[in-house]
Amino acid sequence: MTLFRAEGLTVSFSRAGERAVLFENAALSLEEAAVYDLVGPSGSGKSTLLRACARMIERDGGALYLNGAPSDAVALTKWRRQVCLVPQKPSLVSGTVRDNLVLPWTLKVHAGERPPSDSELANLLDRAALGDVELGRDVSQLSGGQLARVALLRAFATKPPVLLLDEVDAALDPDSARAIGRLTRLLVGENMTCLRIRHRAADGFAAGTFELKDGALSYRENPSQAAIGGSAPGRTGSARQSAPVAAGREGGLR
Ligand SMILES: Nc1ncnc2c1ncn2[C@@H]1O[C@H](COP(=O)(O)OP(=O)(O)OP(=O)(O)O)[C@@H](O)[C@H]1O
Repeated sequence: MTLFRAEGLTVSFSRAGERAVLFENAALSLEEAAVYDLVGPSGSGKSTLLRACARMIERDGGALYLNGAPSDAVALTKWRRQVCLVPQKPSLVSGTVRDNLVLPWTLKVHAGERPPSDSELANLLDRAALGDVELGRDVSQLSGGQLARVALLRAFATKPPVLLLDEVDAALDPDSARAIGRLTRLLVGENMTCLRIRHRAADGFAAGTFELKDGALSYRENPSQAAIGGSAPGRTGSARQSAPVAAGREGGLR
């Protein structure tokens, strides 16, 4: 089932008094229970594409759909909560691991909702191979790889249908980066999909790869996915997928 769709997405910026089109007519479709990579040269617009999907910037044109419903029908705050963008640098607050994991529930957008219990949080940490990290531990005592996993878990705990990861493994050593990939694949189950920007070699956890280059977005299915050591609740094995669409007109920044 398609969870997220973008059609005819076009973004331009004003440069030296003129409009410069970064990408034009981009289309993508993300299936439930699948992880996708977004690659492309530096400056091609990958982060901007994620921000446009999360409605964090204005787009010149194009339509976004979540579960078939157009974005116009969804309030901005609700959309951003459902199409959740995790930036490269984990924006963790000072305090404990628990403080950080429940941070979203201190925000207005989650007002009235019950935050996850300690046992639910401990279970999440376990699944991220952070079982030895106590909820009461100060985040200043965590390694970069552990911080990145806590940031990812925090986003995952809010159960967004669409998770957009902007190079969350960029600053990590290869082992930690692989742990992030494995965790992402493990967590993205039913009613969820994930698009992640990566500059590293493919890690085998993605069902397909979008490439943004010269203003156009293309897509290729990946040959096979790496096995993960565990299963997400409700997941029935490998990602179900139909070929997502990707389209874009030729022509880069102009
Ligand atoms: N608000 C803005 N106003 C003008 N130009 C912008 C704005 N935001 C991004 N850009 C430009 O758009 C281009 C694409 O930026 P973006 O960060 O999306 O690229 P990227 O593919 O994610 O790059 P990288 O791989 O290096 O992170 C850059 O040239 C950037 O300077």
